[in-house]
Amino acid sequence: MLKIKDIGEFGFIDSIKPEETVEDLKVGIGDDAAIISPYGEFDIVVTTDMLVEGTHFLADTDPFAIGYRSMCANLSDIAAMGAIPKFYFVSLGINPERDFNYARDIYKGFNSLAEQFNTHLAGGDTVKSDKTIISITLIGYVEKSITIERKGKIEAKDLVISVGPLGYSGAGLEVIKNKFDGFDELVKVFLYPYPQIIAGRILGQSKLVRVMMDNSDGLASCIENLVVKNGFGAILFEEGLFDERLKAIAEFTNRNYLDFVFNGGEDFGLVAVIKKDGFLDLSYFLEKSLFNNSVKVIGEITQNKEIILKRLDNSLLEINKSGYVQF
Ligand SMILES: Nc1ncnc2c1ncn2[C@@H]1O[C@H](COP(=O)(O)OP(=O)(O)OP(=O)(O)O)[C@@H](O)[C@H]1O
Ligand SMILES: Cc1ncc(C[n+]2csc(CCOP(=O)(O)O)c2C)c(N)n1
Ligand SMILES: [Mg+2]
Repeated sequence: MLKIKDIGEFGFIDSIKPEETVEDLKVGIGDDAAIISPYGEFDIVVTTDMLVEGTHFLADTDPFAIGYRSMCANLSDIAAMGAIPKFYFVSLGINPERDFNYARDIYKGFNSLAEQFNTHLAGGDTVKSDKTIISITLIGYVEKSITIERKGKIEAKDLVISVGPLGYSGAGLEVIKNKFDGFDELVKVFLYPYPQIIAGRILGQSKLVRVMMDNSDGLASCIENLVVKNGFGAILFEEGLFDERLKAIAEFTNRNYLDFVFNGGEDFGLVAVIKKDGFLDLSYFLEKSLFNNSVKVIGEITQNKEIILKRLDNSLLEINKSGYVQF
């Protein structure tokens, strides 16, 4: 018997992907969100993400944070398309024995983040479930002239950039699980991540972005999708990835800090391959426009398909490309 885990998450998605193109579906399965292209000036961007107790959050996580990070997971996919979020639908699986305040606080969490981006609840579904399950569908708009995909033409010497933290969420989860003291910045990214909607809009309008995605599955998956699948390789600079706090948590938990960066995921930042010419001005504008969010050049595109990490001591290390593995 062939089990689902034998083909893996992405093998499964490939197996259900329709072959034929459909009218008005500009971008279908395979990207952060789908783009539906009706008449008029704007495309409609649709994304859906499900979060499950035990898989995405611990049973004792504050319900407000559960709602907040569920909303972020969805907003982040809209950000990756350079789009403006607008309406959301929530399907909730909930145990009827739960305190009413628990469910209410999940919705307060949704709304607290959604309202910062003018995004409104427009419907959903409720079912009985032992474990809490949250599925959000988020709909946004984007100008027809802005279509940012994972698949696209990139060139040697293009830059690989990252917006937002890298590896903090995975390390933050370790802080919570191991009850380490301090490291509030890491825990904050796990519980209350920030969706890069503003950066997505600026990058989208800049016309410098060749391909982009969010880093919900970690940097390795971004590099695989944006670089390798587009026929190139990259040299990544450890200088842009290194972080003392990650290193400390890695030491406490007997791991390499790069494991959080490459395979951690759920930081909900953006990773893009971008044209070199004009990037300096853009990065200045981005830094000025984004509150407390770092924009970093983390690598450069190369002709051969290898992914090489240039370590702090200038030695070179080949990176494998797994990303966060669900099953
Ligand atoms: N069960 C499914 N049925 C149909 N399409 C799916 C299914 N699961 C995923 N997809 C599609 O496959 C593509 C990749 O999905 P995936 O969940 O890996 O990306 P994502 O939502 O950007 O990442 P993340 O879930 O980590 O935020 C998307 O186009 C998504 O709509
Ligand atoms: C309790 C607990 N254990 C592990 C993790 C880490 N985690 C779960 S799914 C995922 C990738 C994105 O998933 P998806 O593709 O479904 O969006 C990551 C990094 C967590 N958040 N909570
Ligand atoms: Mg998904």
